[in-house]
Amino acid sequence: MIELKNISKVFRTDAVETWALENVSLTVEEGEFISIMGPSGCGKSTLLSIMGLLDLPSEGTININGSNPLSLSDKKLAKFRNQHLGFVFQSFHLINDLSVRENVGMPLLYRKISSSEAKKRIEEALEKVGLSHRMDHKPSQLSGGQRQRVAIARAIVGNPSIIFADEPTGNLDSVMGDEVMQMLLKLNKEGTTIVMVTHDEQQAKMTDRIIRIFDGRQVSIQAQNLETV
Ligand SMILES: Nc1ncnc2c1ncn2[C@@H]1O[C@H](COP(=O)(O)OP(=O)(O)OP(=O)(O)O)[C@@H](O)[C@H]1O
Repeated sequence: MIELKNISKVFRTDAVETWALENVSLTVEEGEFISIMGPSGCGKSTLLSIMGLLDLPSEGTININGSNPLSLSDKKLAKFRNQHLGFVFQSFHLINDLSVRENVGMPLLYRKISSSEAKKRIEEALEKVGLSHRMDHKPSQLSGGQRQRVAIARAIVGNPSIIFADEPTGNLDSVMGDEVMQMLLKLNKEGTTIVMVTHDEQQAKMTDRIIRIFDGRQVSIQAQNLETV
């Protein structure tokens, strides 16, 4: 479960102060799939980065899976993120010089597991995204949809309870985008909590709830199936 209370984020430079988020509070239950929507520059990526502990809020508190990660040292925070959270980005963020197998294994480098266990987990993750036959390819030898599936395998290899996806289909055509969306829905069905930023209303409608942001403020939480609320 993720609980954000009164989160604000201000970016300050010498000349300007930008309030990217103002007093946002929200709870994501275990097993939920939520989408975050809103116009360009409204604070979606900032909110996702703060929820995913990639950036710190200026004000407010965060509770994830019963812990207060903001109280941890940088080293412990990195470990917490590595063990609990997975990330998928619009531009894949794969390392071009490494093979698919090596890219997927990156999050395991920080775990104390044997190389045979790591190999098994990498192969299982790639099997889940249907890319077992591309393990020794380089990212440049894959299509955009396949690259994003590698990024999903990397996100799930450490068995995180929550996946944060920032416009995961933003760089893909509609067919590949649908494939990636189906994959995320499948992972969610298997129990992973997912928080996704998207500009795509159709995709957002497939998720449990839509959080709408405007100008750094949360303007609504829309449940998709009112009968279950
Ligand atoms: N590192 C930064 N320094 C200064 N301002 C920033 C920084 N990151 C974001 N901002 C500002 O914070 C606001 C929110 O940015 P954010 O990237 O979260 O928006 P977004 O909703 O994800 O936009 P988009 O849909 O275009 O990706 C914007 O006004 C942006 O210019």
